[in-house]
Amino acid sequence: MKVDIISIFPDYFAPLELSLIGKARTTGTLDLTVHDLRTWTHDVHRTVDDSPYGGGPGMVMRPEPWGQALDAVAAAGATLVVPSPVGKPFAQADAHELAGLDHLIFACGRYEGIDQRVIDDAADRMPVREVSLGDYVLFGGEVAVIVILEAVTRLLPGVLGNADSLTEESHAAGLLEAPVYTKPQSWRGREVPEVLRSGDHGRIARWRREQSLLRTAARRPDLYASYPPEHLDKKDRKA
Ligand SMILES: COC(=O)c1ccnc(N)c1
Repeated sequence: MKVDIISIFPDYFAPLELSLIGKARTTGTLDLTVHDLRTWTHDVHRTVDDSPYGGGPGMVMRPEPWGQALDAVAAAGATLVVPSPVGKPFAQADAHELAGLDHLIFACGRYEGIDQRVIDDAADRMPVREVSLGDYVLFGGEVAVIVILEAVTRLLPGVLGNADSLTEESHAAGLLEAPVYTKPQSWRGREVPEVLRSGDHGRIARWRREQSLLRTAARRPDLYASYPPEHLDKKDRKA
């Protein structure tokens, strides 16, 4: 997968040299390039923002640098992803969709946002996805890009050592995963549930599923309500 990130703070992405994303870049699974938006400014102050038409607080990112940056970076088959508070809520299903694409371009907005014409102009040439991580506002899109890139990259073939991790984890099947335990068996007077030490894999699987359903019903009734009823055993159904 080819990924281009355009930002006025390219150094924000130093963490993407680390851990499994760093390894994915080394192995060539992820071809990541970070671009400084100011590359496409031509004034002595390398200006990227200006005051908003219609008045109001703060500054808006100018269209010209963005237009030239996207002209330079976009290729056929690219999808533009713009993290934004006004975007569509990002969920695991979106991570899977993005993981299936060949080329992602991330535009990191700052200030009060990017001039709307940049989005509209790009949408004439490529798919554009404005994506929100939740109902809150950040200083800029950079940290959201790191979050989205983690969620996407870990789904790419070969990135996670054990692909089985992807099937049992939270949200993989629309539920929260069961609690996990490791050694020691007893810790500060707290024991690992006996079932997990039983060696009875069928019983362990049933226990984990029950815990997953209980946890989902308690913490995410929205997910539980939309969980396909045919996947629930009779005893799992709410009264
Ligand atoms: C500037 O970007 C944001 O503030 C942002 C991006 C993605 N999700 C959000 N909830 C906010």
